[in-house]
Amino acid sequence: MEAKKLQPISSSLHGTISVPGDKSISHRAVMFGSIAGGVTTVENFLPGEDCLSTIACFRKLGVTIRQDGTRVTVNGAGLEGLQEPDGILDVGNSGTTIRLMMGILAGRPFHSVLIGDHSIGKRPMTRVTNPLKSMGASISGRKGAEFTPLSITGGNLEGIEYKLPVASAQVKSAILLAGIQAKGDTTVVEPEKTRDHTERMIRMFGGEVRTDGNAITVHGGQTLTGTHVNVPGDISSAAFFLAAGAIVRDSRIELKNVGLNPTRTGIIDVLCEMGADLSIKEYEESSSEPAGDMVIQTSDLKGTIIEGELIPRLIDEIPIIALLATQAEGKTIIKDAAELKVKETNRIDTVVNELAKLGARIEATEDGMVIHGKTSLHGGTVSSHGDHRIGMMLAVASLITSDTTHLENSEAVAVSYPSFFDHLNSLK
Ligand SMILES: O=C(O)C1=C[C@@H](OP(=O)(O)O)[C@@H](O)[C@H](O)C1
Ligand SMILES: C=C(OP(=O)(O)O)C(=O)O
Repeated sequence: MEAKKLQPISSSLHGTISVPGDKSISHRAVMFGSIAGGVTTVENFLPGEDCLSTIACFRKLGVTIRQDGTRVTVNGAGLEGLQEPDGILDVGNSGTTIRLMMGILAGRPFHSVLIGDHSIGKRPMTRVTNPLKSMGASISGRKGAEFTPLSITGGNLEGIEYKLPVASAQVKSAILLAGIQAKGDTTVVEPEKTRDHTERMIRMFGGEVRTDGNAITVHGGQTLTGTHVNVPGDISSAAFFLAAGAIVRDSRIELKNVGLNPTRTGIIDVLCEMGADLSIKEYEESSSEPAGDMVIQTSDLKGTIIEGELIPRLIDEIPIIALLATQAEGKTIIKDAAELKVKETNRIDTVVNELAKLGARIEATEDGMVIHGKTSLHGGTVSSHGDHRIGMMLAVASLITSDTTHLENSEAVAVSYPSFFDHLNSLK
């Protein structure tokens, strides 16, 4: 595909956006709906490529799922009703799909094979396959089940107590999904708190989960019941417009119905720390996931340090935070973020290399990056490298470059935000 030609903005950004449904919650709504008994209805589902991969995989496991844009109806099969697929389960570009599905399949007494795209083929899987094997699942794959294709036969699991070596909601969720099918209790201990959508969803579907500090426990043999899930907007998608509003001069952008789960709001903390003009009105809590409206207006920004427990609360927002930092006075340091190396791309390298092509003063470190601001960016030819979040970050960058930017592989944005360019153009 030809590179997308992006012109710098001549004025300011104004308008209102309802960002699409949260990707993490949309995946889980389909998965929990599939393994629950009865019907689950999902409203404001994200029809992005990743979540469509989840639907396709569960259909192959024998679940009847109707999807009509943002409305999804799942006729739950119950855990016992899932069937051995007669073809390969293809997760596309989605790490969440493959890792959480492994947890579900670990408890099912049949054989499945999972593959994904080129990027998935490079992402580490022993972080999931090792604990699932120790619970009793039989799993093999390339390089000792580190890489796809993965093959799994599950059943007869024993509960475990497992200390996560990395702060990963996907690994935690996979173990909890296996745990609800195992004999006895399963406890996962996190080094730092990660997004808790799985825990909230177990409760929403009538299951039980106990949390004690960073330890999360489920008991085996649980049955779940279908429910209605109203998916809030994705704060990770909103982040691109929060950044655009903050750095494009004289702008004001309103964002409606954005998810405000505290395990996801690190971006808000960072924007406030950097001096952004951001106001938030949280809705009176009506569902299990908090949400609200936001208004961002342009302001002067200053550099900051991002590290420690903050990292899992904004892990997917680091590419756009790096762009914000190029427009902030002084130095921004991002550390403790080595996990970025194993996302859709090595996000330390892709962020640093692509932003440097536009004139940013940015250096990679072992576990993050250092950005020196404030820098005027120029145009150039850049690439998403097939990574949706890099593509959207570069599109936002192109608004403030001095001349034209050509963005290669711009179509990658459809993984999490198919209407991204329409929404961006509606603000100009
Ligand atoms: O559980 C989830 O829905 C996700 C967890 C995070 O990954 P890790 O668990 O690998 O940190 C995040 O980067 C990903 O976009 C979605
Ligand atoms: C890392 C991401 O997703 P996943 O791990 O599901 O591919 C992301 O959306 O930025």
